[in-house]
Amino acid sequence: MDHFQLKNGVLHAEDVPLSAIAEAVGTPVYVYSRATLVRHARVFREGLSALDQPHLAFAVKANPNLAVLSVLQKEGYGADVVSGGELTRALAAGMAPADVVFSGVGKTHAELVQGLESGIGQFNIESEEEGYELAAIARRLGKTAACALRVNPDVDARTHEKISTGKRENKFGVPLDRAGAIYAALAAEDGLDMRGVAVHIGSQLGDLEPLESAFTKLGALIAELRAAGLSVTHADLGGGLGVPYKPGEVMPSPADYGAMVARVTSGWDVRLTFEPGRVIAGNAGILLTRVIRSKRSGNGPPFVIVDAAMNDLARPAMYGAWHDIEAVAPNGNRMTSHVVGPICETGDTFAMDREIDALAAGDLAVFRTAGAYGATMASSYNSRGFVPEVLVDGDRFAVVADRIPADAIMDAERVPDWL
Ligand SMILES: Cc1ncc(COP(=O)(O)O)c(C=O)c1O
Ligand SMILES: N[C@@H](CCCC[NH3+])C(=O)O
Repeated sequence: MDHFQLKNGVLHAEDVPLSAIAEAVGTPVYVYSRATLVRHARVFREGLSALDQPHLAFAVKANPNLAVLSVLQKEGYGADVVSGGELTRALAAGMAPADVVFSGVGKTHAELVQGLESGIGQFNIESEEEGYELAAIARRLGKTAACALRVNPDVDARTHEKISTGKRENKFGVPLDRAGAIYAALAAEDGLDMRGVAVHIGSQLGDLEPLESAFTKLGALIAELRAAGLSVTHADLGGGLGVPYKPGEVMPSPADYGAMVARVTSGWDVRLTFEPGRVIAGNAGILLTRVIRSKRSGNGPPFVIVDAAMNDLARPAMYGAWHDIEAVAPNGNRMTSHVVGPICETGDTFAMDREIDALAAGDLAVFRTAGAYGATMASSYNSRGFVPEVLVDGDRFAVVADRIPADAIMDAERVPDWL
């Protein structure tokens, strides 16, 4: 069920009219639905119900807002983090250190120390070099680091090239054909508890077949490691499940995904970890914006200039991504428009030649499916501030991240007195 729906002609988030949020908080503003986050968290878990005690680790990168993490923590989710900052957030949101997995191809020395000192559940090691560095730190601190080795299965995830992570030429993981030797070498290191393997082939996957192929390769690796006398008790299958961005777009359901996982991993005898991000948060959020004005240039459709821009929602400029655009108070008319932000780049374009609800200066509109990789990818380009975030729960809402105005960002800058 969609918790962003028209009621009495006005688009609501749950029971709150988006116009009331715009009035109270201003625009642009990200708006999340708690009910949707909870529903997605449960649907994903139910999809895996055939598995024994799966470990669910929300990919914090998708939406690191503390209130969002707190909703998921209450649903029993841990966290997949890729930086010290994300680790700090996961713990601040109440996630148990043991439920945190630390992924990432370039964990710094300080981040490895932070992970060890926090007592996180698992490091996903992405190179032999990282493994030796972690082992040395663990020995120095008198700790043991539980680790999985992330492998690169050389599978084409059939998604956007910039978010594809499982091809041989991508920077992630260790090559499958070297994984056995690296695992054995790291298992011999004091300070490391090599307990499993991990794989993540990319994001916004619309097809289960590449995932199945990667998991099948991982299963073969587990058998190879065990045959060599090595212990494997855990496997991390990453995230990546795609979500619909356009009406009518069909994506594999968590149930389909879970059935495939159950079939492929049958007999593995490991505890499985999952790192869903987008599938939980993507359709739980929108970016609410107001039309500044429309202009015409030439004979083409009008440019509808909104107050949100590529610095607030980077996905269209970065990946050519589609976000549905709807009026908050549609008047029934439709028009073909270009929808753009105010930034001084042609790339600051949300839609070209798209038929959308008719929008005039002052009207409110939303970009859908902005709950994942939205606010978190914002920048202050063009000296624009950071957009606030609001969480809705039934008929109430709270600002869960303040707007950071451009002058507050400027306050962190200094002109040296020798200038
Ligand atoms: C290691 C890892 N785990 C999990 C995710 C989450 O992916 P998604 O949001 O597609 O579920 C990502 C991002 O692609 C990732 O790099
Ligand atoms: N930022 C990407 C997803 C990256 C996934 C990172 N592991 C997007 O918006 O689609």
